[in-house]
Amino acid sequence: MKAHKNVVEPSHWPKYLRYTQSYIYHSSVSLEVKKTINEGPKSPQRSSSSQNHNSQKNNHVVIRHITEPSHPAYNQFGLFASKKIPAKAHILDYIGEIHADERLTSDYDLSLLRLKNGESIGIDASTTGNEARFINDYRGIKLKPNAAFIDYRTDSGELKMGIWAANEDIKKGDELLVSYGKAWWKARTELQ
Ligand SMILES: C[S@@+](CC[C@H](N)C(=O)[O-])C[C@H]1O[C@@H](n2cnc3c(N)ncnc32)[C@H](O)[C@@H]1O
Repeated sequence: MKAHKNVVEPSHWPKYLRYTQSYIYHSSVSLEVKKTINEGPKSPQRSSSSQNHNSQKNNHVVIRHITEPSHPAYNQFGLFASKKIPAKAHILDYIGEIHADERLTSDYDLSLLRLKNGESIGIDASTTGNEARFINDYRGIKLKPNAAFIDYRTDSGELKMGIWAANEDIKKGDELLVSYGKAWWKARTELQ
């Protein structure tokens, strides 16, 4: 691990990316939207005080270079369990740049919030983020995902997009895999 501007980068963090454990706000995000993200009632089922919650240390995960040629993300990175993760446990949060503008070409952009006026707020980790940006989609790797994106509010009321273990324990060494959703893949096939 390497310390950089008071933030400790995890092992295998690429030099061309900025590591952060807290949101960066893009200028397209209004003060009102910031307030909506930062202040809300904590989620009763999925709060950060839940016994299954993993803190910002992200110590359940490790980034690995994928060296198996049969893997569809060969020569890229993936996110793996560094220890056994109990079913339904909080694993880590998806952190990056919060934005209100369109990021049509980013493969690291996740929807966080849709406002009543139709405005969509995303988390883009294409240049700045945490370990979560390396989580791959299960397609072509396993029959089903072993983790899922589910939003929740922390004890202090901040809206987060958490990555949570599915209904079964995840073994140490297993790759963490979510579903990006059919629409994500459809948009990319249509672009080709
Ligand atoms: C959010 S990134 C995941 C991390 C990425 N592997 C990396 O090293 O930066 C999304 C990209 O990972 C790759 N990817 C993820 N899951 C995949 C899958 N099941 N099949 C093929 N490529 C995948 C694609 O290139 C996709 O655009």
